[in-house]
Amino acid sequence: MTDLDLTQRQKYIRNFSIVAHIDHGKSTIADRILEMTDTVSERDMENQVLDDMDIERERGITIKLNAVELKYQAHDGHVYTFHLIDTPGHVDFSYEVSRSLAACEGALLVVDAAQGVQAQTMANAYLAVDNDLEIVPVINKIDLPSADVTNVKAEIADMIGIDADDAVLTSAKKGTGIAELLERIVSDVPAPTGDINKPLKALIFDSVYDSYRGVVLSVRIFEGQVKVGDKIELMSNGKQFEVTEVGVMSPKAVPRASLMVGDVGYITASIKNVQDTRVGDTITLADNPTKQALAGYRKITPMVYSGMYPVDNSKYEDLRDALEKLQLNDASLEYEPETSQALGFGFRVGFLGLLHMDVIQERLEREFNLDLIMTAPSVNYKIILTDGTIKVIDNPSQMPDPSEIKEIQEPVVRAEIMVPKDYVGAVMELSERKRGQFQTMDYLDNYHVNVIYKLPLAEIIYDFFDSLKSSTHGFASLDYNISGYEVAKMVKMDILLNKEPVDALSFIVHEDFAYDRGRTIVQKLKHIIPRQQFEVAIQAAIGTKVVARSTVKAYRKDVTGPLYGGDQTRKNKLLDKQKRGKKRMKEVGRVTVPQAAFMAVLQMGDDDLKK
Ligand SMILES: Nc1nc2c(ncn2[C@@H]2O[C@H](COP(=O)(O)OP(=O)(O)OP(=O)(O)O)[C@@H](O)[C@H]2O)c(=O)[nH]1
Repeated sequence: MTDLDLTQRQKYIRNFSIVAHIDHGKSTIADRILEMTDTVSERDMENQVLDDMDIERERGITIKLNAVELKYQAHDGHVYTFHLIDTPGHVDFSYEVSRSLAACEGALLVVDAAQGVQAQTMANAYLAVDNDLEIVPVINKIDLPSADVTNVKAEIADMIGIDADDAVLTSAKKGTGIAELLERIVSDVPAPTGDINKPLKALIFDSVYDSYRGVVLSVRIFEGQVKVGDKIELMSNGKQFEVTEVGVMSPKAVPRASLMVGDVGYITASIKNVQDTRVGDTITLADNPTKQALAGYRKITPMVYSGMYPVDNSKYEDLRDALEKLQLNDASLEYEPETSQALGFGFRVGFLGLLHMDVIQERLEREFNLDLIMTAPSVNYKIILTDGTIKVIDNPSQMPDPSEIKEIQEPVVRAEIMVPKDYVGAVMELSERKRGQFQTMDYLDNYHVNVIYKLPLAEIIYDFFDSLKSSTHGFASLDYNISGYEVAKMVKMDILLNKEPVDALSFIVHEDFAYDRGRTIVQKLKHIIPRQQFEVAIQAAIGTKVVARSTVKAYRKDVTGPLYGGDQTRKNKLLDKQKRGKKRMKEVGRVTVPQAAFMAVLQMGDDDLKK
């Protein structure tokens, strides 16, 4: 192709993402776009092609990124190539959202016509602005009786600061407005720029492991081109690989001779380890490298850690294999072996957040058929020792002796909580109670306020979100980012069963909450731990000081006891249920402890604390 042809080629490419608050209809809009561009025939159309994992589909959330190439014949007579890049819709994955936006020139900002602008609408809009994207506002679900388009337009203008007079109005459910949306993508999203004659510069915005081809990289080419046989280099770690295949997803993989500037597609290069291919990294050619990597790369680190143990100790190797397999597809998953006196051999696993943790746990249980005991999640703490060394711990059992500790620092987040103004008081009351420090408050319009607090991450992972929802009748939405570490008076709380500390039950808590949490957990455990042949004493202690105690009386409960008559089938059902429940019990010393006990510390809502 001549240079002129190439410029022409770029002129007809449109790279864009769809961003939205959770449930505002991003996936449904993506589906309609795919249908209208005949990328998938309706017959083949499984609901929501872009979310291709079962668990995602069940939970209706998008976890893995994906990109598809679509052809669209516009009203101007030209055929355009669209690359639709999917983004995850949850705060746990905000770095990945940002990297996939960096692969685009435009973003469709979808807002629910009934719910209006929410915290993640704003957070996503800001990410799009940070990446210099052209934003096309889309108001979806206009078919709902409670839709209020005029009001939502005003919210978009007032709260986000983009003109929404000509927002595209859609009902993705009914297919209304999608034709107009496609035209607006052509007219409003800029064509990619960049020079094909420059050395290769490509952004990795996703990577997945495929057992046949190795790691498949999703890339956006910003300069130059890449073809089979090229030797590529990953700029963050200098690793080199030979390209075995390039192509586009449409929506299945379609190999191409090369990928050129402006393209969004995939590269395989017999890469065995997804850890080498971090999202956000830049790819160049080994023998003709670009001088400067693309901006914005950072290694993502887990925020939340939990111990994972097989209920059946003989399944330890199976758990290791399963984690290894999952990690192939998920570079943000980290794990290392750990042992617990109570639970035996297991792993300390790092996650991006609680949702990520839930998803991994579910996949391990469902796809790998493992029964797991998980310990309560913990954040990591920086411990400054009296000799000046710094120790980072992600497990209460690593806490040094208090006499060696100079100070403890905990991760804090900048939380943006968006609420109708009537609920500002409730939000502040809750945030203060959770050790929050008020930062500022912005009126977004006459009705909505953005309240900004600095809050300890540890409090957020407990029950902050649930408490926020209940104290604002579901009207608040939350977005947060780690902002650093701050000194905090944390102590380690040990839980003892019959005088023996159970390492997997210990947790780190702020001094001010220690007594209340100690008392609450002891009460919870009393109800969770089943009666045994002998009495079980439960104690919560800080160091040698016992702060709460309780006892589970001896006596084994006969679950069939309360049943009248001789209905054997019903009896059997109950016994079966009890058997299944038992699978998740663990013998700790002589005491049988169910899984729920290890998570009890997480479920200490405010109501419990008031008791
Ligand atoms: N009434 C109505 N419902 C819609 C419309 N578009 C989507 N929905 C419904 O809204 C819910 C959420 O839609 P999704 O497309 O899964 O939303 P999403 O933004 O992709 O959600 P996440 O994947 O969780 O981020 C689903 O139950 C859809 O069927 C619409 O135009 N009208």
